[in-house]
Amino acid sequence: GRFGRYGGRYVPESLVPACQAVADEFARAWSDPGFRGSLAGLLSVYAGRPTPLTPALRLSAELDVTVLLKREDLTHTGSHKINNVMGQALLARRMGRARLIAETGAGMHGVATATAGALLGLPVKVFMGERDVERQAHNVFRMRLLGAEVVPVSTGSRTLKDATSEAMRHWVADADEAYYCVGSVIGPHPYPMMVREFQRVIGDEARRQCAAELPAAVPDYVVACVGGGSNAAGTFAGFVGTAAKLVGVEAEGGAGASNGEIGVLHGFQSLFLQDEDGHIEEAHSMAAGLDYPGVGPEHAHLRDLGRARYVTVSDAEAIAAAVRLARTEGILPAIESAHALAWVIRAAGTSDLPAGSTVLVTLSGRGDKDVATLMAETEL
Ligand SMILES: CC/C=C(/N=C/c1c(COP(=O)(O)O)cnc(C)c1O)C(=O)O
Repeated sequence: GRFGRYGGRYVPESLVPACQAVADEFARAWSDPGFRGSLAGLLSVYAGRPTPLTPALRLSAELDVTVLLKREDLTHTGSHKINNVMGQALLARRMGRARLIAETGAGMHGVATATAGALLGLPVKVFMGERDVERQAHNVFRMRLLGAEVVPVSTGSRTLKDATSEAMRHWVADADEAYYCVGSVIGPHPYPMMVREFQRVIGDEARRQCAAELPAAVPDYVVACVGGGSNAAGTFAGFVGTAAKLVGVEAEGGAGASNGEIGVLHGFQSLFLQDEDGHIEEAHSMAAGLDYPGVGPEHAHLRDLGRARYVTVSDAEAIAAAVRLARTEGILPAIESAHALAWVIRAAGTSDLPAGSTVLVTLSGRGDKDVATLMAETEL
């Protein structure tokens, strides 16, 4: 359960059996054609896969780079989170678990988990920082409409880090009956590897679409935003064996890969924002889904290997990118996804992203949840 020196399983003794049970069941399920077929079937007839690879023609002309958008915003519930939740919910049912618990920041993972719970008839409890309950109210309403219980978390920074801590505490107390549905490539082994496997459908589809549509078969750059890192890990998985340059874009205020140091949190060793005593510091991002002080262990390893590059963009750059995509392509992205596009806009025409390059950008989600924020930040 390691990615180089990162990853592992740093959990209380009482969680070891629960983590091992998930690891054992995943290993069996992932090599079971029946499980793989059920998952692929649901992703097709329920989640709406495959998602398109949309050429952004007007934006490409303006930037003088060829921008291809991998449209995870077009999945059911509106983000890549459904890919991971479908897999974990089927696994939970296969394990005979009675209910699902989850953490959420932007609310997209919470909505996806509530959706799977409604589909499979499993009760769902979602832990969400009070700050995020306020700034992603659209998704709180959706979770409750879908039948989930949303538990506001009032500790710490009242955002994703605190919701994750609370969800893990709750899992310790209910490990026999509850299944912890982790929303990103974080957490104790097997979660970072398992979530990447559930999300690699993004990269595997995109690889095939590029092979069919691009003369070079592979884009020059593959770019995705990085909170915990699951949409990026899934996208990168389709290209890691190619010459494509991989770029992970973090929020300036929540950049574990770019600004973190090795540490342990939420059951795994990775790169985290921390003070010299190893106390994990608070992240500050307007994007609730990127507002996390660490990064998944696979990204820490890819950074050390030099196989992927990690950069940061500011809130302002992300807002500008979201509005620009809306007005040049008619697509309103989630503010998290807009971070990936913001780097493409900044870098286009420079040595970081030379004119004439082809760049695939994963649009991890749609921006319905962010319209209030974007309206407040944009004189219309
Ligand atoms: C699991 C906590 C993260 C959440 N969302 C993260 C997120 C992210 C960042 O998560 P990763 O892909 O795991 O880095 C990117 N795009 C959208 C649309 C997101 O909602 C959530 O709760 O919805």
